[in-house]
Amino acid sequence: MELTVKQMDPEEFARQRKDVLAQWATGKEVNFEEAVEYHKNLPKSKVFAHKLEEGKRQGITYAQPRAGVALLNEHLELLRYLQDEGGADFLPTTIDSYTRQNRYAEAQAGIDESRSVGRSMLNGFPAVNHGVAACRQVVENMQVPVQVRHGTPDARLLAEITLAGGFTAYEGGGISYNIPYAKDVSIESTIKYWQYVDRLVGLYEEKGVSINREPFGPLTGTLVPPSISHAVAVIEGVLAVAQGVRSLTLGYGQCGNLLQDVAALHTLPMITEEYLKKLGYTNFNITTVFHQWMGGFPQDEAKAYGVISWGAAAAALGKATKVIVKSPHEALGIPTKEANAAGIRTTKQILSMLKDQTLPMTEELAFEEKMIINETRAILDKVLELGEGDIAVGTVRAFQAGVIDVPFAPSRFNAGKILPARDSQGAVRLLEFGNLPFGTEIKKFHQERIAQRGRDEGRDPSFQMVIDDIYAIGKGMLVGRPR
Ligand SMILES: CC[C@H]1O[C@@H](n2cnc3c(N)ncnc32)[C@H](O)[C@@H]1O
Repeated sequence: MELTVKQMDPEEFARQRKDVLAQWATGKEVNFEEAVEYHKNLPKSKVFAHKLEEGKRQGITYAQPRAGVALLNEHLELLRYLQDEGGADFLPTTIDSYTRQNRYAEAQAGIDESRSVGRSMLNGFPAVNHGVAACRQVVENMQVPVQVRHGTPDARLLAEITLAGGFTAYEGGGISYNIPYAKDVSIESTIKYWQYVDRLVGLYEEKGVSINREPFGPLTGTLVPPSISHAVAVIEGVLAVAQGVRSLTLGYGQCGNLLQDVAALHTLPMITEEYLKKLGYTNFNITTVFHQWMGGFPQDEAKAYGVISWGAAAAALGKATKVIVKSPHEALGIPTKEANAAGIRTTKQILSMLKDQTLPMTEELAFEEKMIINETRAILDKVLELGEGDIAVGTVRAFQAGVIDVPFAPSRFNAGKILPARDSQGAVRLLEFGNLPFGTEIKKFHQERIAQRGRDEGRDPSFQMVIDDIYAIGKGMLVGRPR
């Protein structure tokens, strides 16, 4: 099928669906009409979109962890612990890496090995192998809504099974689950795979079943400038709404400077709504998600709690609808349920202490917001120009031209010409602009801020600053100052 933003026609969807459901034996368990009825019988308290919109109305910031293990009973025990002992407002089911690469035979081997050694030998829940009934056990055993979290370039079968299995939210997108997660998968192919996922959600929506979609905001999670992650978020939001998605949660990964992070949270829903309306879409509900620091963490647990708390504070002051929580084991690997729950409790302590506080709109905050809006518009307008109005076509061409360029991405389809570095206050700026479509005013602003850091540190701006910034938080700092 040719690449276009337009809604997929039913014949194309049906053709693909036959192939998708045949990719693994559990595909046979999916019956769309029966799944719609199952969803309609879920209590509202388990419907992700409903609780998110409630939170947006009340100005609540919710807390959600990541979590997933190989076997169903252990996964239920883990999620119940995070709900009851951690106080999670939303639960995840984080999917394992084999499933993310459609390697279901190896996921099965991981299940078998986990059963024989008595502990999880996968880094997530292999939902495709476990199938629809097992997914329904997850949904039925929890009180709060549950979301599928993963990193899957071709997430079509995973969506069919987990949505039929009662999950009411699905993370990812054709750019955000390709560029940071794959080396050699074309952007055109993953945009098309995710148009299938979003069309499936659209079909549920047409039957009155609301499924929340959350593009993966942080991308590589390493010094990604807000305008670049916002541009990707807007594009994936438009691609989703074009296929019939209604409940849209746009994401952003914490950078660490409070003004910049709050400005990013304020501008994300604004710029998304601006472009959805500009492109003629009207029927959508936007919420936001803030990811606590996605880069390297301190090994020391007390310092890790400091990073977690700082992320919670930024989420609260930026009025995010949801914050994705880290654990004090982040530097070590998959957290124990106790550590994961502790990260949630730390976060919720901060959220509740800050819920009645707002960061005043100062000149600096307004300036940061203006910068993010101007940069993001510059990228998106160039994408639409390259695509002659079609944002899907424009996105592929924008990556080819380096108009969208994600720092430190493994994908060979990403230009990788830009270089971010912090300024002296820790805000993420650009040292190298690559082919980003920024005018001289924007470039001068970035260059001046980084030059000022150079003067403060008595060194010329260089790649060394980038390296120092990448390790800084793990070493207990924000700005990677020279020793
Ligand atoms: C996007 C990367 C983030 O997801 C986290 N993560 C990945 N798999 C799991 C998992 N199975 N349980 C808990 N956290 C997880 C990881 O620690 C990192 O913070």
